[in-house]
Amino acid sequence: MANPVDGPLVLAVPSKGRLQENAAAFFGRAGLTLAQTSGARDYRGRLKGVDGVEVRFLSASEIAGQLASGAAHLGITGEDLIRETLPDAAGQVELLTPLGFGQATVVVAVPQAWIDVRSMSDLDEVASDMRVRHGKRLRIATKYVNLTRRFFAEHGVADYRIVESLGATEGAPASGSAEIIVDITTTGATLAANALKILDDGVILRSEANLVASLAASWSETPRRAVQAVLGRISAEERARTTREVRAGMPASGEIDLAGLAALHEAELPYGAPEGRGEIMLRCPSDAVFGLAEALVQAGAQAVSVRRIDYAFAAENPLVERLLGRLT
Ligand SMILES: Nc1ncnc2c1ncn2[C@@H]1O[C@H](COP(=O)(O)OP(=O)(O)OP(=O)(O)O)[C@@H](O)[C@H]1O
Ligand SMILES: O=P(O)(O)OC[C@H]1O[C@H](OP(=O)(O)OP(=O)(O)O)[C@H](O)[C@@H]1O
Ligand SMILES: [Mg+2]
Repeated sequence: MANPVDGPLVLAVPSKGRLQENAAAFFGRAGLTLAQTSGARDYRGRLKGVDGVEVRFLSASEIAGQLASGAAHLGITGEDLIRETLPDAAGQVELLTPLGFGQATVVVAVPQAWIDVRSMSDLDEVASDMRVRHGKRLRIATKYVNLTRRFFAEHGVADYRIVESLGATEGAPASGSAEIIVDITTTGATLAANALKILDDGVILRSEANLVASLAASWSETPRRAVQAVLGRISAEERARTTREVRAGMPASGEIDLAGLAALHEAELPYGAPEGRGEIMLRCPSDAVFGLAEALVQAGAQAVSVRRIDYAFAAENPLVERLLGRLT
């Protein structure tokens, strides 16, 4: 294949709404400062300190589309929008890592007044009944057309039709434009306010914002180099946030199986495994700190100190390896 024309890594970032602030903060923590290149309406930018990156500020739903088409290499958007927009998400993108924000659950919700309808099979009976008795199909208001079709097919419910709804979906049953809905919920407040309830087996997807890479994009030399810098900083921040460094002064004499002790406490020896005498440095998950410190004292440590770190860079980067592995 002819050598693809090289160009920048295109990074798509939410331009507005609830994901925008969290996404900017996420990159900021990783030392990746988003800078808009010109007027606020320009919706383009760059990453300070990382060459070869073009930032595009888009809506969360447009980001899913650009990752599917390959117009963007990397992006942040909700898993709900990825799975709704991409018929074969697994073959079109790599969900690199969930980001801990933008949580929302895609659910099937019916009127609370439907007291006997608690499950998808109950709903199937209502749907069949409506068709047989009234010659009408159950109407579902939703913006998640594909997610709805897949979920209802999995549950063998066919007697329905979809009424596309791009906002205020929860109001559809009360306004008579649909009987039930499929929509996202976070606190449940909007469902309750509209006298709707979630079916017991009506959770379609528990979604949160994800860092997503496109498999359809042209991963030529510059994007490959830039993505390693970007993912390197993201991993360094994540590793530092979730671990603590443990320093211990071991006695000059005595034998200690440091590697064995580290393994027992999910710890690693990032700066090498000295023979176990004098100062040693381990890194462990933040919730393993006390067990490790007590084990080191048991093994003869005179003093043990624990500290947080800002960034923990490493030669290997599982995110990069996973992505590059998908691209070959
Ligand atoms: N309570 C919520 N309501 C809506 N979106 C939520 C909620 N909680 C988290 N999200 C996430 O945010 C995404 C939508 O965010 P937002 O509405 O800011 O984007 P958007 O640009 O408006 O996208 P769209 O135009 O499709 O609504 C959702 O798809 C979901 O991933
Ligand atoms: O479970 P809750 O906490 O009540 O949140 C869920 C509601 O919030 C969102 O609406 P929003 O007002 O954000 O409009 P949008 O659909 O355009 O995002 C979403 O579409 C739901 O209607
Ligand atoms: Mg929205």
